[in-house]
Amino acid sequence: MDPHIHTSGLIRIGVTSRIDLLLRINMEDKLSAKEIASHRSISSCWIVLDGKAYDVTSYLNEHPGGAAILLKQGGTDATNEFRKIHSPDILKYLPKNAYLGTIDAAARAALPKSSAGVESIGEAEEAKELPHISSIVVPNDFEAAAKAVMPLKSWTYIFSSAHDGSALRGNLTSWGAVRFRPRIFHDVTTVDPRSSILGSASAFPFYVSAMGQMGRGHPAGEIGVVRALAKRGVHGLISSETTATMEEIATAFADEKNKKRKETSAGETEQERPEAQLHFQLYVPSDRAIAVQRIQRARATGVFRSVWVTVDTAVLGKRTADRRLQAAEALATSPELSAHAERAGFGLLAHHSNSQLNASLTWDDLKWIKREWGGPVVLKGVQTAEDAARAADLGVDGVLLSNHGGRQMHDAPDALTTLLEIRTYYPSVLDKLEIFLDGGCRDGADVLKAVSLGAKAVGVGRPFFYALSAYGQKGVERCLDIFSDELVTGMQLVGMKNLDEACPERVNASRLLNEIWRPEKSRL
Ligand code: HEM
Ligand SMILES: Cc1cc2nc3c(=O)[nH]c(=O)nc-3n(C[C@H](O)[C@H](O)[C@H](O)COP(=O)(O)O)c2cc1C
Repeated sequence: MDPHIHTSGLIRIGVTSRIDLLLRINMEDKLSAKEIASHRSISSCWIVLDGKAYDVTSYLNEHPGGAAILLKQGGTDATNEFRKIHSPDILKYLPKNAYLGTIDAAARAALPKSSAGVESIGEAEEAKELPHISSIVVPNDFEAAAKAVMPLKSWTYIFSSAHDGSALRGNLTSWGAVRFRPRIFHDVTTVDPRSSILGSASAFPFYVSAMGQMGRGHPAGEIGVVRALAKRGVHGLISSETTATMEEIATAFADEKNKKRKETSAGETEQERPEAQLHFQLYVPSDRAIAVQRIQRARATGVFRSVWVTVDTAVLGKRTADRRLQAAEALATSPELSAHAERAGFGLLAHHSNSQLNASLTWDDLKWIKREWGGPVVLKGVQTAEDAARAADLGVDGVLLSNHGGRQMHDAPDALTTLLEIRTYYPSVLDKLEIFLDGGCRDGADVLKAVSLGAKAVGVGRPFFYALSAYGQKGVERCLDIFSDELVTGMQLVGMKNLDEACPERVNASRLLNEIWRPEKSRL
């Protein structure tokens, strides 16, 4: 645990003594339901997950989801609530001595089942009816639909951004600052939006961005997303912090792709009808052994075409709305947690514990990451032309210009501006690696702006999470259809028959160009 995070003096949550723990481990087979159920306080909190009992007392204070939500599971079988949010892989972040032992089936059956999970935190603001899916016509419509039916805490997790939201607002408005220059008298009866991403054919030059914990939106979680991707032939970037395990995700994806292949008319090649592909997003944890294991597991699934290393999360950004909710939750749970609420209010707790992230990563770490993966590597979260140029020099296969959806540095540049900066100062980068963009794209036609300026593809995040949360897999499929329909219509309206015709003259980016960084004269 990071010493900066452990703020002594704010709150001391009692820790079961080591001797007591050792005794309990020896008594493993004697852990009774009654005994477990009695540990549900701030001074001793036990939970059962998949038939195994854990003492989470010392972790209450460290849990990035807050102490209150864990405390509510105290003394119960929390498996169901836990699996709505976390994959079992997350248990590696528990202190080693937290494991108490397995419990037998009879004890497990006798335990109270927790129902006080994340759904119980904040009802949807006004419980409205979910609009019929046919009334969802633009990607932004999913946001309101999701808000109507989602618990406030889960909705906030998706919606929230850093500090006062300035980077998120910048992302959203940047796309409108670039205008098309539509050309006339081209036969656009049919247009061809096919592209490729890191050497794999792609039906469209967009993909679904990496988002963690998608089970918080809908029980279908990441499985619903990858099935929808496989059905529609679209690429997706899968987070390393998922609700389902990466093996479950890979199996569902392969299964849906097989079904799709059987339906596809014989004789059509991969180039003619591109299949969906998955890529793996990697948060590099501070423990290298865990990172290596993660890379090896991703490779073993056989479904991931590349690894995208997230580089904009040395530490976690200040997610204001989540922190307010976490503090309110702690205050409402028990007076004992008020000190914890103070801590959450300062924002020391948030989505990731420090062991999940690694503030000491440097360019040198790329060597072992590339070696372990052995395939294409992309840096996710590049925000300056200089860093893009350095990545190109080091032989990285791609950079994703991104400010993490405005969730990290709140006054960070939007991706289009960074792309223009690269075009201005290091144009050769465009020939050396593939450039991807994400952040605030809410219109399929906007994807054409980025492609015209030299990007390979655009990632889209929140609209897909909202779509999943409101309508499950069906919502993700509809969101993919909306994006692809807008893209194709956009190509027709600007007179672009295929993506080879995309070039800088297709857009007027003068307004954003005015805003790009300029070196001070004395530094030239
Ligand atoms: C006991 C083992 C647990 C561990 C090691 C653990 C660990 C973590 C970690 C590392 C995060 C950061 C986000 C992520 O990477 O996914 C997190 C977030 C979260 N956890 Fe847990 N967790 C545990 C149990 C639970 C349980 C039992 C619940 C509730 C049923 C829960 C609810 C949450 C929520 C709601 C968040 C997100 C908070 C937010 O950002 O809004 N966790 N947890
Ligand atoms: C709810 C949510 C969870 C996210 N989780 C991750 C993650 O696990 N890993 C990661 O690299 N980026 C993550 N991101 C950032 C996205 O990959 C992407 O950069 C961003 O969402 C793009 O902006 P947009 O949502 O405006 O389209 C997350 C974003 C959101 C909204």
